[in-house]
Amino acid sequence: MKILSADQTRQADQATIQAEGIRSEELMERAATALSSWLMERVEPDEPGEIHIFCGPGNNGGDGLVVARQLHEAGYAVRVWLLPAPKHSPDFTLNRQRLPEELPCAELNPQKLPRLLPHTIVLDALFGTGLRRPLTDVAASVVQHLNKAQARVIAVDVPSGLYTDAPQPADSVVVQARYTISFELPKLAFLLPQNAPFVGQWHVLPIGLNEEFIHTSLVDTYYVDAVLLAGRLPQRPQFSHKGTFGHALLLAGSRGKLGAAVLASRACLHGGVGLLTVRVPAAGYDILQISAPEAMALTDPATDFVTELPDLKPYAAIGIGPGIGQEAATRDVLEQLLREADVPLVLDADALNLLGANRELLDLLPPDTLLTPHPKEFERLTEPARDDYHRLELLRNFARQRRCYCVLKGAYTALATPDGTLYFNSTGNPGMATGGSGDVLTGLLLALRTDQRLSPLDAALLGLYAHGRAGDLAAEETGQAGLVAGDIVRYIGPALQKLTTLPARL
Ligand SMILES: NC(=O)C1=CN([C@@H]2O[C@H](COP(=O)(O)OP(=O)(O)OC[C@H]3O[C@@H](n4cnc5c(N)ncnc54)[C@H](OP(=O)(O)O)[C@@H]3O)[C@@H](O)[C@H]2O)[C@@H](O)CC1
Ligand SMILES: Nc1ncnc2c1ncn2[C@@H]1O[C@H](COP(=O)(O)OP(=O)(O)O)[C@@H](O)[C@H]1O
Ligand SMILES: [K+]
Repeated sequence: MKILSADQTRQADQATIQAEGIRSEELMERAATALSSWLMERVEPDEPGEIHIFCGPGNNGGDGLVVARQLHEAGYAVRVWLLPAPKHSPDFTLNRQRLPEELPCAELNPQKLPRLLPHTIVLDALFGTGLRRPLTDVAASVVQHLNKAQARVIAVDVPSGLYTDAPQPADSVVVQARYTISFELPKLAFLLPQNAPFVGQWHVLPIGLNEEFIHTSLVDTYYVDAVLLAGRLPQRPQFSHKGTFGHALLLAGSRGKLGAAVLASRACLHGGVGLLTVRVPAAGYDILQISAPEAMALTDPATDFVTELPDLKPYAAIGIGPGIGQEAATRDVLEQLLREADVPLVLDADALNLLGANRELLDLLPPDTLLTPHPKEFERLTEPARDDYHRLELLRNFARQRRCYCVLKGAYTALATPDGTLYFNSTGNPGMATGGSGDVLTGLLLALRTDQRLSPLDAALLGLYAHGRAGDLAAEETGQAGLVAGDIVRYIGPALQKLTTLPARL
């Protein structure tokens, strides 16, 4: 899915209205109908108490008015509160007139704001994508009032006060919603950790915005779902042999962190690699052979950490980093690898920390190298970010400048490409916030980079998506708290299988 800017979202509305020859109020009716259905599936009409709908002066408020009318007609008890404003949008005014007389509707008085009981359902339809400046005066008081009450707030399209595609001034007043129900496409703001307290759980409801407009819109940000990946992971050919999928080399592990090497190895094997050789310190020999017998162990002369780079000739791709430590000799191995390798590289964990501590090595990164830092590792490679938007800019700039594919791990892991495009992954769950999950990702990405049939972009996108999907499948079995990184490995196969069978786009 594409992520549109606030301006593009408005243009998409207009394009839909024009292409279908409908009036804007009809599109509003469509959006509100989707939202009303969502609500009616979750709330019984006889639930005690009224649903309070807070409406602003624009089309977001208009949505709220339509939902109020529809819920009222369906037998729900609703009460509408209007934000005092000097002017209103035409569709607001129209739907204000369409409100049945018996439906309670009053203007908000900042001196006497409505008392909301805990668990009262509140619909926040104050402001949506038309917000241009931080909330002040009555609007700010109303939002602060909503936030203080322990009501169940459902934001219409966007939590009021939140910009959808840009940072806002610190201490801005923003609705803290439990749910945000948005239309057609997710908004960038929903994907950033700093906005989680406002957005809550978000859902996107289709409202049939013009596909042609969306298709031709130029964007530099995508949300990666199964549809975007359809047809990108080819089947294994009937007459394939292990050479078809390539031979990978993984350099990983040091004393006390050999588990990272094992997890990455097992993930690489389950990721479909043809052959895997693992460079571990000598102390890792038995551990690796027993826990990943399908991999070949190529032990280092040193006992506790990796000190020598093996001959690179046999390998189609090379991964380095999980649990490898930051000894000086290991740093030198990394430097030699960066100088000598002419196959795809995947760099993770301590390989990234070594790069951060020895920035001169960044100049040696071969083009199309894939790096997988979490935010702390990324900061070591670049600089502390002011906020999540700034971090995304740093990520784009890093990938452009270094001509690499750089991942920023977390919920909605982001991938930046050498041309500065951003892709947000849609799979995964908080159960994956556990030691070793990142090592699993590295192993899987290495397998996919070893498969010469995949472009660097497709390998990265498929790997991130399948890793999260494997985590989701694992959590269904173990629960989120019970999930450990090894569980993700067991579900890599099913996650990849699902992607393989997605129908290709024409
Ligand atoms: N277009 C369509 O067909 C569809 C649109 N849809 C819905 O419309 C929403 C977008 O509607 P919108 O563009 O009318 O903007 P909206 O968010 O209601 O706010 C604008 C109003 O607020 C005012 N205002 C702004 N900032 C303010 C502030 N800080 N403090 C005080 N006032 C402030 C601003 O005043 P102004 O800036 O002009 O002075 C203006 O009056 C979108 O999120 C979705 O819910 C759906 O129905 C699908 C079909
Ligand atoms: N809340 C979350 N939602 C989705 N994925 C998550 C979440 N927390 C962590 N993950 C995923 O788990 C992995 C954690 O990687 P990392 O921080 O490197 O862990 P480790 O170093 O312990 O292996 C990343 O792929 C990240 O995207
Ligand atoms: K809103």
